[in-house]
Amino acid sequence: MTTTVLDHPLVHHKLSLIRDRKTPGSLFRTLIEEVGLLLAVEATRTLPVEPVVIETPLERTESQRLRQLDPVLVPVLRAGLGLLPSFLRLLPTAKVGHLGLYRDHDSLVPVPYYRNFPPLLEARPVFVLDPMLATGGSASEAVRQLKGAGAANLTLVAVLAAPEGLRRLQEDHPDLRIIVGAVDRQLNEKGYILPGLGDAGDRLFGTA
Ligand SMILES: O=P(O)(O)OC[C@H]1O[C@H](OP(=O)(O)OP(=O)(O)O)[C@H](O)[C@@H]1O
Ligand SMILES: O=c1cc[nH]c(=O)[nH]1
Ligand SMILES: [Mg+2]
Repeated sequence: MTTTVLDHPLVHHKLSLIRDRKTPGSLFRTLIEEVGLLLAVEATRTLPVEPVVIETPLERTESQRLRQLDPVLVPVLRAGLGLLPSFLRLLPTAKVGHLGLYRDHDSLVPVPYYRNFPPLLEARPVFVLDPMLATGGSASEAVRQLKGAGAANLTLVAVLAAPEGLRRLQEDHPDLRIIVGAVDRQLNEKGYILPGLGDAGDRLFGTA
């Protein structure tokens, strides 16, 4: 498993605002989208390109363009929706799959409740979007379902990860590529990331 942690002044700055309990929901959403853009730049670094000959206003030249087929973006509902606009901004022709999972409050086991994946998963790079990687149960289940549907080239994108979640994914999916904004200290007894940012879904959608 390869894990890339974005170590960038803009990520540190924006995370300091995202983590702040006083940051209102509207700004929280904007900041998640901004960190999402920085994550998207790193996550798309390995997309395959092909040569193309074009004519500038001055001369013919060889350039590069993304090779077809378009990638697939899979936000894990709900909180993964917070990263979707950033990825669609940079990959406007991407296909979008949806996967609904919620973490049972007591067992912390992910409960699936919705799934809709686009076709040809086996031929496309697939980006799983979820701001929070805590125990790793939800990400592991998302990757398991996508592999079962044929996906072979999978990248998980998260804003914050706990060491416990990274270890779980290393065991369950050693072939997974992971891009994260930061790795925090640990989980608390309720499975929340410390120092963390609280409940990402609730802060994005005003449900707490
Ligand atoms: O690594 P884990 O221990 O599985 O925890 C992480 C999951 O928890 C959150 O979702 P939540 O269950 O709160 O659902 P929500 O996005 O609808 O709020 C988060 O968005 C992840 O999907
Ligand atoms: O800290 C956490 C852990 C899981 N889900 C969240 O939204 N936050
Ligand atoms: Mg939540």
